[in-house]
Amino acid sequence: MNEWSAQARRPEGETGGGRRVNRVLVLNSGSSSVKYQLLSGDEQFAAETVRRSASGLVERIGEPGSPVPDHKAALEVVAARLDEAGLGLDSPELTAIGHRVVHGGTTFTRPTLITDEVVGRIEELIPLAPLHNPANLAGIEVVRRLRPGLPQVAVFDTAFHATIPEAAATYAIDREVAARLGVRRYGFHGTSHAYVSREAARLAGGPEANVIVLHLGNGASASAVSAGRCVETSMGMTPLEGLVMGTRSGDLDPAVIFHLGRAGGMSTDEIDALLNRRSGMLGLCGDNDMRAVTARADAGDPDAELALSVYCHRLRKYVGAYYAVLGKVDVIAFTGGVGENSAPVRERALAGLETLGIRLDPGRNARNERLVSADGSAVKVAVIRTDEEFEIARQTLAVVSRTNHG
Ligand SMILES: Nc1ncnc2c1ncn2[C@@H]1O[C@H](COP(=O)(O)OP(=O)(O)O)[C@@H](O)[C@H]1O
Ligand SMILES: CC(=O)OP(=O)(O)O
Ligand SMILES: [Mg+2]
Repeated sequence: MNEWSAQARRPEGETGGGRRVNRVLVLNSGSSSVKYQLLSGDEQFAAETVRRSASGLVERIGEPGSPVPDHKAALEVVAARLDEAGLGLDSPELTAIGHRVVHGGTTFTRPTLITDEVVGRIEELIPLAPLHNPANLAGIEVVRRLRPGLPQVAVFDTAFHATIPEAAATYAIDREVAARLGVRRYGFHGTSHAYVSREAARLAGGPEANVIVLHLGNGASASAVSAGRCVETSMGMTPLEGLVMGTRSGDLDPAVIFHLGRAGGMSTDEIDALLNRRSGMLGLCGDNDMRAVTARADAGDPDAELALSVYCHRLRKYVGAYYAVLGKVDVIAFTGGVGENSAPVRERALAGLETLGIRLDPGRNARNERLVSADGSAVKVAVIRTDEEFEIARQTLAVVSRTNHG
């Protein structure tokens, strides 16, 4: 991912028909990494014609021994790399920057042009996403300094889930406390769930399709989507709830936290670090890379086998729950590094669901084909590569075009 594509240095002016090329730089700042991609296309940004000129990744931000101390430094590395390729932030051909912003709270339910006021609101949401929102803000500030006046758009992870009904978004706790502190379910990975559910609906059911999306990367989340609207998702107030993840526990009895404090003498910050950084697959078996976990389980390692069975059991439980939420399911879509590549995870997660009309074709599944369900399976099962960068660029351009023409 660090390499420039062959197109990196090729100058681009106009498309064939003499129409203007739109060029959008996407910045996806995570808690310890920054991914970037430069995409260009026509006014519609049609998926078939979009070109990716440069992409890369700066990792291990702030880790001991890393040459990149913080997000500001990481973004300066990104800016320098783009300059070197002749695609710098000062390029007049750059139309806009699209930022992934993790937490939009209840304030932001659509992609939003960034202004001073918007920056202030994203700052106010830091307590709900202390690892993510400051990283996203650092990206916005660096661009403002290097290229003042260039339109910047925030695309929120939470936005796609804003349609979730109150019954699914509300935690059953004291309503006054919840309202005062913003305690409710927001959901994350929304850009991926939006893109993948749309692609899945094209494979089965059309625009009215009922879709279950399983986004399985380092972080992992499920969503239930009906006719393009999200109706339920597994992450909650923060990205800790729900599925078992690389280093996060997902669901647990909240009383475990009191017990860790009272009987284990752990502080709130220590419990936070345990559940977010040293749990999930890492906590269960010492490895958070699914390739390593499945290889060890195949070789008979009991810790890896238990980790894999906990991971797949949780997935199956969510598939069943979302089946009930939707009433009828047209397609289940697997995405993210694990969902796109791990045939054993898909197989184990869906095993035993034949009576619900969910049947895999073992050969297609082993080959990671786009459609991995058996012929005649009532519910289709798809493997869809997520494309958050494309989706962020598309939404960014739509906001900028609206602003210019409206
Ligand atoms: N061939 C593969 N088989 C199983 N797991 C894989 C494979 N390739 C990647 N993965 C897993 O995908 C996960 C990372 O997913 P990704 O979507 O890239 O993460 P992120 O959340 O950082 O974007 C890792 O656990 C990795 O082991
Ligand atoms: C919000 C979230 O969990 O993101 P990631 O999977 O990138 O950590
Ligand atoms: Mg990801």
